[in-house]
Amino acid sequence: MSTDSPVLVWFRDDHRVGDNPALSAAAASGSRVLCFYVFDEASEGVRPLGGAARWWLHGSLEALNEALQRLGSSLVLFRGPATSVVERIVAGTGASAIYWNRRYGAAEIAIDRTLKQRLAARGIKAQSFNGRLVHEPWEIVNRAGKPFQVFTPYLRAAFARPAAPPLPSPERLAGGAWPASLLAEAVALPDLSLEPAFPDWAVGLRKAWRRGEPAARERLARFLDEGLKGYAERRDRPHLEGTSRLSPHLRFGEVSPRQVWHAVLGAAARDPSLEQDAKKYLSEIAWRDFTHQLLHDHPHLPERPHSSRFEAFPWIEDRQALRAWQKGLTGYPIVDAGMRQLWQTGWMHNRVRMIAGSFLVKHLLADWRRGEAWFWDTLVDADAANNAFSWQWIAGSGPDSAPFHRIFNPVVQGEKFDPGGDYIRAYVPELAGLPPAFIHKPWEAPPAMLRQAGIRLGETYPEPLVPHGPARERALDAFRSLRRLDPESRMPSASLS
Ligand SMILES: Cc1cc2nc3c(=O)[nH]c(=O)nc-3n(C[C@H](O)[C@H](O)[C@H](O)COP(=O)(O)OP(=O)(O)OC[C@H]3O[C@@H](n4cnc5c(N)ncnc54)[C@H](O)[C@@H]3O)c2cc1C
Repeated sequence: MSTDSPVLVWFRDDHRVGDNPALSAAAASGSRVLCFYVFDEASEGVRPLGGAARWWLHGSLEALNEALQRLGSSLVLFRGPATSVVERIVAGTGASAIYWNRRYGAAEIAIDRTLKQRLAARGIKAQSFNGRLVHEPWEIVNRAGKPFQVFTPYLRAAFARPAAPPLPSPERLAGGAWPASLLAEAVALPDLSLEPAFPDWAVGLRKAWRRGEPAARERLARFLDEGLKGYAERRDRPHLEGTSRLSPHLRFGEVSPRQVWHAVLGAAARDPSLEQDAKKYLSEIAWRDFTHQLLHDHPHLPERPHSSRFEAFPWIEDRQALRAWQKGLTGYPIVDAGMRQLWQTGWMHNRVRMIAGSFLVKHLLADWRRGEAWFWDTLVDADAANNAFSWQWIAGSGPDSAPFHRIFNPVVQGEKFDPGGDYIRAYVPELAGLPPAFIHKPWEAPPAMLRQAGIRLGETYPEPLVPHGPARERALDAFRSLRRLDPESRMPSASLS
């Protein structure tokens, strides 16, 4: 092997130059560093990205290329099944080593394992790192050395374990030319068609977000300055910017969870009054690690109920009701506001994700996989671990889930978390004229008030798709039917709500 062989960095969901262990290792090798990305919709088991995530990916790759160019390298894009594409790149460049950061889905692990074996057989070093989590799935275990299935003890163990400090960005990369034969195979970013053209449904997404590492850094800095104080209380208020909105940046690795972790710890060290808010925020980052651990240990999580008795759940297939939910036309203002926020911006507030998700699964008795698939397609932060875990949590079928009988009343939830109705006014403007006392239940408003607000129920805004009380009873009956099939399952007392 020639001594001036380059080393390769394969970027995958780690679109940053700061705290990127694979990139840092390549830079430290002293060799020329060639960086690439493979858009892979062809490998077996790899789930194609949804529309909103594809849109994000475009901007994310563009920003990564700019950052690498500033350091003296660049990002070359390829398309196809990763194993064969990467093997061709290694052979074509004559690289002596390849570095990447690890992924935790079964299909991705299988690709990486195959590649490592094949490259090792040819004497090429393939080295992987943790660039995606604070702690990897096998690092947080109970006293018996087994992974936790429940979050509370997991969190205790995670807080007790130091988080590695983030790495600085390399100051310079010795770039180099790619062989012409490989450049002929490379694709230009627009050729991946990640952004919509006709119709251009991304107008609202473009208004709401800036993609890429510099934007992620700015958002984190702003959150530390303006959002961390009061986070524990404000995080449940959907009309406030009370959360960090870092989720798509974390999803695409434009900021690392270790950078976030240490930045938050630092802020709390400088200002001890932030301690409780920082602890709450870090516990959310730990949730993300926990869901990745669960996906790693239970790879079927996005496809099958974790609790097998839910395989027999009598879900109802009602396409019209599903469509009404997707479009934000259920007649329940808090659900509709959330679904419209999602459609317009590619993001929905966590509290409202829980309310809208519960409504789909329990009020409409739709299979949680319908909701998971819609979120996968429409969220800019769509993430295999967080999304699947959260939907199974709502359905009651996942590990450490909410019990099925906990059925949110969408009116009570709306009144509790959006008492002034500001969130509804922002996303369901046809109800804007209603006062707080009725904005979450327009069907109870006196006719004169509705008239004055310009609302004709059933015309300008829908009547509730299903009434809450009977829908709740129907959901509990469906759950009881599972119990009859499986007498082992415990049904909680009917007085719970
Ligand atoms: C039905 C449903 C589907 C969801 N799908 C996704 C998804 O596809 N991708 C995704 O990133 N999150 C998902 N979540 C979790 C959560 O809603 C989002 O992470 C959060 O709203 C992102 O906003 P933020 O960055 O402002 O959060 P913050 O409150 O600022 O939290 C900081 C970070 O912690 C992590 N986090 C926060 N809450 C959770 C949680 N409950 N579970 C796991 N990690 C969490 C996220 O990475 C988030 O960016 C889902 C939740 C529900 C109820």
